[in-house]
Amino acid sequence: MAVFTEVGQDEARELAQRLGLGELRDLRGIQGGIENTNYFVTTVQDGQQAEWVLTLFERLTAEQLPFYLHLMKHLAQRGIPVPDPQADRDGDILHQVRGKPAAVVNKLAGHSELAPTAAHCASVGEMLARLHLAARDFNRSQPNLRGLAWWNETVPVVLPFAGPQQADLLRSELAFQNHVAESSAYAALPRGPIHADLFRDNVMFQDGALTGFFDFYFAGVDSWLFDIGVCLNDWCVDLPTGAHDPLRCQTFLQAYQRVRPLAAAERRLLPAMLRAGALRFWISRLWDFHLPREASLLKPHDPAHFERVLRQRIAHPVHA
Ligand SMILES: Nc1ncnc2c1ncn2[C@@H]1O[C@H](COP(=O)(O)OP(=O)(O)OP(=O)(O)O)[C@@H](O)[C@H]1O
Ligand SMILES: N[C@@H](CCO)C(=O)O
Repeated sequence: MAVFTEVGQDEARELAQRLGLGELRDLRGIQGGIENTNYFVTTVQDGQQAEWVLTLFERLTAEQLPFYLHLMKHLAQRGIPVPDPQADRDGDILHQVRGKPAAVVNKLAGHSELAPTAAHCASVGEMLARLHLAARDFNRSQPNLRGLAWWNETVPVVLPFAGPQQADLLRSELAFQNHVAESSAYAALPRGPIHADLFRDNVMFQDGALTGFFDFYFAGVDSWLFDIGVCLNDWCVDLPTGAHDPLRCQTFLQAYQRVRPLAAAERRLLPAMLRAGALRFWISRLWDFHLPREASLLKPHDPAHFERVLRQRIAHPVHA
């Protein structure tokens, strides 16, 4: 389970008071997730119960975190449904718990939709476009830390664990992505803060309506098209085979484009960015699988899934 660091009732009570959230009623470790320690926290203030999520950041540093937390605050202030980091009396939204950087955000209502229909994909597409536009005037910048530079650094680390066919594909796809990144079409892609990990398990729905995007801890400045590619590869595929689902994909793209039509360079590079999205998660899953963190009891995600998605994207390019 994803509680790497135990938090006691007393520490949670003190934090809730410091943030003006009221009296602690309940503290429960959350099983899901593979990156951070997460707890659901219930507080009561003036007879009103409220639900929060306490996150202790296990890998991210106090230097990297302000970008994510302030981005969430920026989006929340612009009406994008995302968790809003809670400030203490000094206005700080990055806290410390058990010696780790920590944040408290409001708990989103609903549940993840793990078998999405075209209607769910349309809601995500529309909200993603609204998020991209709302983040345009965000005044902080941090690169996508799981972008091309990280792929170049990490492929050599995972290659010794790959079979010969996997190693060939990792090398050739990395070369292809480095080549794409030097093209004029790539330079023309509109960019800004992106979520970069907007999978089915990072979106909440209630009664069919989207209630929020969360888990912004892989966000960074990168092309909007890469964000679209990451989403399409998860929301609009047949999971067992990794095959593209045309109906869900077209519905997603139409909904996105009702808010922000794609530029010519984006149409041109959609097939390449779908491949980029698949490569990124294949590498990170190989890395998590073969180089797991000590004492973690969690089950890593299956790397072979994104190898299949990548092979599908190469064999059957998807056009907008
Ligand atoms: N703001 C929130 N509102 C409601 N539920 C949340 C919220 N944040 C986290 N959760 C719950 O906690 C679980 C784990 O959170 P999350 O996915 O952020 O884990 P993680 O380890 O940080 O990241 P990853 O998804 O990268 O493994 C989610 O699946 C969700 O059920
Ligand atoms: N979405 C990632 C997990 C890290 O957030 C994956 O499925 O590999």
